[in-house]
Formats: sequence, structure tokens, C-alpha cells
Amino acid sequence: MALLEVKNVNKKYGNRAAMDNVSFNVEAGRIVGLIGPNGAGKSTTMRAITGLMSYTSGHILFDGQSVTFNNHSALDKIGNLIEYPAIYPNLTALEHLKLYAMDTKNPADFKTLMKKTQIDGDNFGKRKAKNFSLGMKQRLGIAIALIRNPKLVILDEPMNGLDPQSVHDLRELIRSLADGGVAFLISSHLLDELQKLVDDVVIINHGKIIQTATMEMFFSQDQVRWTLLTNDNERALQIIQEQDWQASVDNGQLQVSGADNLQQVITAINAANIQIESLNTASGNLEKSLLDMLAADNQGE
Ligand SMILES: Nc1ncnc2c1ncn2[C@@H]1O[C@H](COP(=O)(O)OP(=O)(O)OP(=O)(O)O)[C@@H](O)[C@H]1O
Repeated sequence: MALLEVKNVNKKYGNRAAMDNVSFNVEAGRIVGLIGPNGAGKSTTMRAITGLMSYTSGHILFDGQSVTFNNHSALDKIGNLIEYPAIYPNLTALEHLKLYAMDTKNPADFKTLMKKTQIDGDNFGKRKAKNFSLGMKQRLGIAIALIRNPKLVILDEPMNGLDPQSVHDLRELIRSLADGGVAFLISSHLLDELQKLVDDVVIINHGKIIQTATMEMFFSQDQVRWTLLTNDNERALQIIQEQDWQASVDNGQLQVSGADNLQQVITAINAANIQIESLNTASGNLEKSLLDMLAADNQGE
């Protein structure tokens, strides 16, 4: 059984469906990216899972227990950074943890938690939160989310406003916590960053889930495999299409897919006396794949 099961959940604001038959699972220890354009329904979905909001129909099961607006018992095992926890300017990191642990029966060991979330270094110590950088506050927020030893942590746009080093540190932190068995559901607009982090993607558009896949599956559907620059792209395009492979010219580069291997492509182009000036194996690009998928979904409406 999945750790989190969201099944056929609907949520309406007036006549407008913010969640339209939303279904997806989160397995233990997986990092799942909830991705979609502005207004797609990401925050609404996250709020429903944390019991912060009622939903019209469907069900949400966490660790086998039902989560609704009126039933929060499962929530002891879900940490979240949706409604940002209050950070008190005059308290240190440790004082925050003590405060947030007050209503918790078995809080995480503070020392271990501080080490895990890297809020134990010289930078923290006796410093008060008013002197923390955004990245430090973000790590403290995650530490607070982890105080109940949750099995799932939900993070809404956790990388917003962070500098590249802090984004990198946060990514490493999330990965190490997931390796320790904590599952994550993360929304972010920073798709390059998300791509480096997540195991699974759930794509939402206009309140509907349009795809759920592992990151690997997602990119195996991404057809572009090689990018080539030749001294005669138009002719090379023709040659490739004659072989029944797929090709297009994009930004002055040939995008090729469908051949069994790169050598076949090179051989065919060389045989036509066309010079290859550069070539790259295209790695999957979440942003491009997502934009293509949304364009197709929006067109189908
Ligand atoms: N309290 C509310 N009352 C009425 N409509 C709402 C409310 N909250 C959200 N909506 C609408 O529901 C839809 C989904 O909003 P939601 O905030 O979940 O999207 P999102 O994917 O999180 O967007 P963003 O990336 O911009 O935060 C949007 O059309 C939004 O305008």
C-alpha cells in the first residue's frame, strides 16, 4: 500500500474546479514533484492532503488512515512547509525546536535533528532568527517540519528566493532525508532544480492530473535523443527522414530521435558527405517536456 493515496479528489471553489478527480500516490522514501503552471491546483492539493482544507469528494489515505478537514489524526506523521511556520526573531534555532515540540508526544531528538538539517553549525549557535539568511530560515522550517518524525514532508515552493548555494544545500538535505526513509511531496517553479531532485513527477493542469511517472519513465518518452550541428542541416534532415527516423531543426540544430544508436545517424550523414560540426546526447529537459505536454493538454480542450 502506498504511504499516501489521493483518490478521485474533487474540490470546487464556487463553480470552479480547483481539483478535478485528482488521483496519485506517494510511496515511502520517494521524492515526488508536484508540477504545474500557476493556478493549476498544486497548493490546493497540498492543503487537502494536510487536512488544512475540506474537499468535495474522493478520499485521501495516509498510512492507511483517512485524512479529511475534520480528521487530523494522520497528520502527526506529515510535516509541512505550506503555511510557513512562524519564526520568532528573538529565538535561536534550538529554542524554535523546543517551542514547536511542546505539543508533541515523541519529538525528534533535537541534537540529531539539528545535525541532520545542518542547523547546528557555527552560523547558528546562539544566533537569533532575525539574523538568519533565507536559506537558514528554510532549513529551520524543515527542521520544524521534521519534529514529529514524519513519514512524509510536504514542501510548497521550498526553493523560492534562495541563492544557488542554498538551493544546492537544500537539495542535498532533502536527498539525505529521503535516503533515510522520509517521503517528500514538493512543488517548485524551478524545474531545473526539481529535475535534479525528484524520483517521481505528478503533473497537474487546470486541476487535473495529466501525468504521473517516474523521472526515468518521463524522460524515456522524451523523443529527442541527439542534437547535431552540421554544415548542411537541411540536407541532413532529409537524409534522416529518409531513414524513417524523426528529426527537426530547432534553433539551428538538428534534433534527432528514432535511430537505434548514434553511430547509425553519424554513418548516414557521413555517407552523404555532410560534415558534423558538433553533437550532443540530449539529456531530458523537464521544462521543455512539461511545456510540450501542457501545450498538448491545453490544445485538447
Ligand atoms: N480560497 C480560494 N477561493 C477561490 N478560488 C481559489 C482559492 N484558492 C485557490 N483558488 C483557485 O483555485 C485554482 C488553483 O489554485 P492553487 O493555488 O491551488 O494553484 P497553484 O497551482 O498552487 O498555483 P500557484 O503556482 O500560482 O501557487 C486557481 O484557479 C485559484 O485561483
